[in-house]
Amino acid sequence: MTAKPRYRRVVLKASGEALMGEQHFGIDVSVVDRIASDIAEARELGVEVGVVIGGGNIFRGVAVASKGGDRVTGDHMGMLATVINSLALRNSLVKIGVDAVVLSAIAMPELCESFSQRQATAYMNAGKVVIFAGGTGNPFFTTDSAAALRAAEIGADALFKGTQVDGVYSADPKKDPGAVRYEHITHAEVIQKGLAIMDTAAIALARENHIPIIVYSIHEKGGFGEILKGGGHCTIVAD
Ligand SMILES: Nc1ncnc2c1ncn2[C@@H]1O[C@H](COP(=O)(O)OP(=O)(O)OP(=O)(O)O)[C@@H](O)[C@H]1O
Ligand SMILES: O=c1ccn([C@@H]2O[C@H](COP(=O)(O)O)[C@@H](O)[C@H]2O)c(=O)[nH]1
Repeated sequence: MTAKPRYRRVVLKASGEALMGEQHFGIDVSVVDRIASDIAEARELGVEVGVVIGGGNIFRGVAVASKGGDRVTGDHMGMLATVINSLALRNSLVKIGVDAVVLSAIAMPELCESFSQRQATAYMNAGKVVIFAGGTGNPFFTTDSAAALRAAEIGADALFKGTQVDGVYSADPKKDPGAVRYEHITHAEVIQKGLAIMDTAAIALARENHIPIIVYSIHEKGGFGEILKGGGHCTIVAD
């Protein structure tokens, strides 16, 4: 018999950058397929899953702003990038028989439905994987904030951040080889210590809504399921 999963309903924030695989830009379908298989495993455990995907493999608004362009236009481009990634994930999920729907914060009815809290909750109750595209729909935010916002809106028990590293460290482990990984840390400590694993707005929103954040490596096949089963390799951010 399979053990009861640790959480009933979660939001997974999947790294956009990870979707590039070995490429320098864009989408490696084999990576998206692998992430889809991890989500399928979570569904088999009975966990309701919402997903937010970043857009860093395609575009970030700051790239425009850093060259003197209009930040808001850049952010619009970044949000569109998240829609492309969301459609790719839906495709990979449907291919393996997982019922999935994309709800976008920016209306584009020819491509997908628009987000509403009520519709998202109804789909999740019905067992569909709901992919939240278009970030928050507002410039000057990130998909981390979108993930924390959607987690609060749909009453998620936890926010999973599947990223390029396997947890929260005392400093960026890609820059500081001496950085030490935390097993547990509070939301307040992450903010106070200025640990840049997620943007502060996202951590603060999760904290206010008592949502734990689980940071793990999206590259670890089966890692999502292992954590849901009560094991796995991650940092738990909780008060
Ligand atoms: N204290 C820290 N602990 C862990 N990682 C950190 C820390 N500070 C900075 N980082 C860096 O933050 C990165 C995650 O940032 P970010 O959310 O921008 O990436 P991502 O998950 O790939 O998202 P995106 O969807 O935007 O591509 C990690 O890959 C890591 O290098
Ligand atoms: O609510 C949001 C979410 C995202 N953006 C823009 O999209 C890109 C890609 O998202 P990442 O979180 O960086 O992966 C982001 O850089 C912003 O430009 C946004 O404007 N609003």
